[in-house]
Amino acid sequence: MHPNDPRLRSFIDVKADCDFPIQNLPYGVFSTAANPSPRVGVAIGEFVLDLAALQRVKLLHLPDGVFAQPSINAFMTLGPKTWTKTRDWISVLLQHDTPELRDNAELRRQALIPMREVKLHLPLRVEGFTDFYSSKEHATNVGTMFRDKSNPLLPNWLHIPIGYNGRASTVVVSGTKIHRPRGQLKPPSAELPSFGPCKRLDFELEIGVVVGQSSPMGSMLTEQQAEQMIFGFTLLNDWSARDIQQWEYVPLGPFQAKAFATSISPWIVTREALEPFRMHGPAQDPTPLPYLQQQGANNYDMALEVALRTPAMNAPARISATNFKYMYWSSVQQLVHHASSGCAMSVGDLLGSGTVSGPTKDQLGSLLELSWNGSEPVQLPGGEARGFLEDGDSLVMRGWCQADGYRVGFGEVEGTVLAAGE
Ligand SMILES: O=C(O)/C=C/C(=O)CC(=O)CC(=O)O
Ligand SMILES: [Ca+2]
Ligand SMILES: [Mg+2]
Repeated sequence: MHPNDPRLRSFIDVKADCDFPIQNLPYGVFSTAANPSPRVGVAIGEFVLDLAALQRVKLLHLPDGVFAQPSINAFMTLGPKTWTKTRDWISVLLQHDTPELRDNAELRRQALIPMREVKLHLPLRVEGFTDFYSSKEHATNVGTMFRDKSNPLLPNWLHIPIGYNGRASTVVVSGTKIHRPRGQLKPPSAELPSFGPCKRLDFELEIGVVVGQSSPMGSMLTEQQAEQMIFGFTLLNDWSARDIQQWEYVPLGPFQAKAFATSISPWIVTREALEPFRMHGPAQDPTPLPYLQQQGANNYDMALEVALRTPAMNAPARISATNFKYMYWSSVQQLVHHASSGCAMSVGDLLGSGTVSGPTKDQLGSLLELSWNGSEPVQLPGGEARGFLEDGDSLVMRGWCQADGYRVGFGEVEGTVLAAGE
């Protein structure tokens, strides 16, 4: 059976609302108290399957040590045919009627580790981070607030997947605490700028694309080549300092406002696992230039949620629920455009989709939009409200594709805000 077949069952119990059924098999990097060396694993139900351990006993036929590494980069370098083959092997090993692992208690003890016993690390070595701006709703909302409400979308937006080169150095894994950034601030009322802690700290709900193959400098990509280079997807929070941004961004775009932290989920869901959830995105009018035209259904039906917990709350409360399907420019178009000047792409490049906002008020992917630049604070259970994030606030994003009876999900990306200099 194909690893995406809905009929597949594992000998490991997986609840219907768990993100990690046998049809998913996302990659991550983990360590344990008993073995503190970070290594590559896949999530299955409430367990992590240690791929380095499986390779040691020759159950995976790949170059030695490819999973005994603190990142998935070496594995990604092997290319899409190997990704497919490896996913097939892992799927077969975990199926309910495959005895090798199921009936080998010693191997199960070594290779199947309860999720609560592992520490999850940044899953890839991020070579470059680029952030796009591909939700028409988001671009329209920010244009309305920051520029001209009668003409919010800038004239290039419908022709180019707009982006900026971000910082790979500050991409961190879920659970990493986020220092409130400091920077130059100049509220409209002030005559001169001052330097200090950001007062308008925000999140941005995004999907990250993990590039798993390189492309040479000076070459362009076709739609098919770009697609084959995509290894997988991750949840991504592009933390943003709105006050720093508003003062610094003209004319070169965000710089320090988005350089201090970007959080991603510990699990990379493969492009292959998302195949069943592909769909066409919104119609593109005007028709893009020929190099950006796409035939494929390159969007995904993927539910996304954001929850916020202040220090006074016991549990996070949902503040937004949207879907990745609304994105105007697809990840494939973003990658084609990225290479179009002759820019070389590298194994381990991370591309942020851009903030995912949908058409209605409860589908917005940033507090800037949800609170309309702080003017309509978001009400929280217990009577608190937030225009922007305060110290001690914790932000949680989740995402999954729903199938009949199971879901293919990402787990979560969480980050808690520390006071500046803390
Ligand atoms: O419209 C603007 O001036 C700024 C927009 C952003 O802050 C968004 C950005 O980082 C790209 C995105 O996430 O869509
Ligand atoms: Ca962003
Ligand atoms: Mg960022």
